[in-house]
Amino acid sequence: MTETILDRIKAQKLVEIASDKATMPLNLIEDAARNADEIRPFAESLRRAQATGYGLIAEIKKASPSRGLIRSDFDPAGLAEAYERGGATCLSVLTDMSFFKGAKPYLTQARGASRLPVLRKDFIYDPYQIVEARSLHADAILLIMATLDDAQAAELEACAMEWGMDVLVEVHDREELDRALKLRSRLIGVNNRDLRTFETSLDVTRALAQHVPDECLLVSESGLHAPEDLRAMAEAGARSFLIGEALMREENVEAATARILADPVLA
Ligand SMILES: O=P(O)(O)OC[C@@H](O)[C@@H](O)c1c[nH]c2ccccc12
Repeated sequence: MTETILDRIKAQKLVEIASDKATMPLNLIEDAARNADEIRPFAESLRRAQATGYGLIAEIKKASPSRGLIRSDFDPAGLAEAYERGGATCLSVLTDMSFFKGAKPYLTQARGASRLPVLRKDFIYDPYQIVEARSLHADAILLIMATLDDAQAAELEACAMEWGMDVLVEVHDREELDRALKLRSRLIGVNNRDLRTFETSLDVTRALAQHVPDECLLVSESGLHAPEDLRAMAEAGARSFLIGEALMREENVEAATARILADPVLA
């Protein structure tokens, strides 16, 4: 079987986790997590936003494997402030260094510059990374079903919930959705991008939204570039969106965020 990008990411991540454990043992990370800032309500903030409109998770992403460098003028704190002023509901911050040019301090910098709840956007395989996320003051973490079996996902979800964090469970097809719905989290992200091939299609949300139970909060992620895209996702049943590149490419991130949320197409 040909090695996919996900295989390469996993191999690299496991090396990084082993190194992190050696330099910062779990007991120290747990101490830091216990003393971290109070958790901000990530899922609840999205639910509140959806009651009167739409939830927007605005992503702080410098680069990606599929698009290369996205934003050179990259200041996580400034971007967080701009997203908040523009009306974003929550933030997502890439902490993966090797493939997305993210960094763990970016999350803490972004969180310290706004009042918004923050998701640690990374490839999570080990409970250590979850405790580490809390030590960085993260309010939520991402579990990507394409990278985890059911037992791993359940163990990681339990750890995140033990630390009080919300869990965004990410799926790309019906099989992954059915597995995600066996977990406790009711926060489901449909990634329009296939992380193995980078192929991106809004039809992924169109196909899966109908199978997401009403008690879940559905987030449509990736490939959302114009209000018409959001309108299409809203018509498919999503009332929360995760946008990265389209906003990261904007000179004025605040204005771009405000423009998307105020667009009559979404009315
Ligand atoms: O830049 P976009 O096309 O707006 O996509 C944002 C976000 O959905 C994407 O960065 C993402 C979704 N799930 C992920 C998992 C890992 C890394 C990145 C992601």
